[in-house]
Amino acid sequence: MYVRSLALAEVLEIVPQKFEDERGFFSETYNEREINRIGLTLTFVQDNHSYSVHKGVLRGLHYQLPPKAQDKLVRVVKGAILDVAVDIRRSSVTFGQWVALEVAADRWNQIFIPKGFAHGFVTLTDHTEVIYKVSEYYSPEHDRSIRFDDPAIGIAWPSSIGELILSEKDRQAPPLSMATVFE
Ligand SMILES: Cc1cn([C@H]2C[C@H](O)[C@@H](COP(=O)(O)OP(=O)(O)O[C@H]3O[C@H](C)C(=O)[C@H](O)[C@H]3O)O2)c(=O)[nH]c1=O
Repeated sequence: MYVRSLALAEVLEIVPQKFEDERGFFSETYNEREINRIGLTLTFVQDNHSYSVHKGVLRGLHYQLPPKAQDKLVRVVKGAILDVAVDIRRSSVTFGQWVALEVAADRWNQIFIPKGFAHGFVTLTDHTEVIYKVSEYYSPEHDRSIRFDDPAIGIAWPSSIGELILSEKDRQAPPLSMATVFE
């Protein structure tokens, strides 16, 4: 398993080993012992699967507040996304900063996003399927959003995407300055 920190060091790219032969491939896409070996102590309790019909579907920026804050381990089994994490820990020296990673089926890579970060992605292909583990159950009462295009964050979403497809919830999300964040 290959692991590297991204520009915000708590956010990791993880690439599991893939064993290919004439039949196809086998890969351990999650192994708790391997995750513990890189210093992460996590208990994932829920798997999520989101399917987006078209390129340009943007989901985010989302997070859950404590005590239901979620660590996320995200991978793509069909197509590709540009995945984004934003540091929303007020006490952090990188508060309000963002990092992005292309996560794609043909890269077999994953992104780990710890509690304290808002998460979002935009699909780069039609019929994109995203699978991700979360370390806390879904809690609508603790679910929060931040505007994907908040100029105070300044995420460089790819301009080549064309028209974006968002949920009404995401269209109405507040800017970071109005959001309840982590201390
Ligand atoms: C997240 C979630 C949603 N739902 C229900 C609630 C809604 O009726 C429906 C769609 O939810 P939503 O529009 O919030 O789905 P996304 O926009 O894909 O939200 C996700 O997108 C970003 C990228 C994330 O990181 C989060 O995991 C999550 O917020 O599924 C559940 O039943 N359980 C869940 O864990």
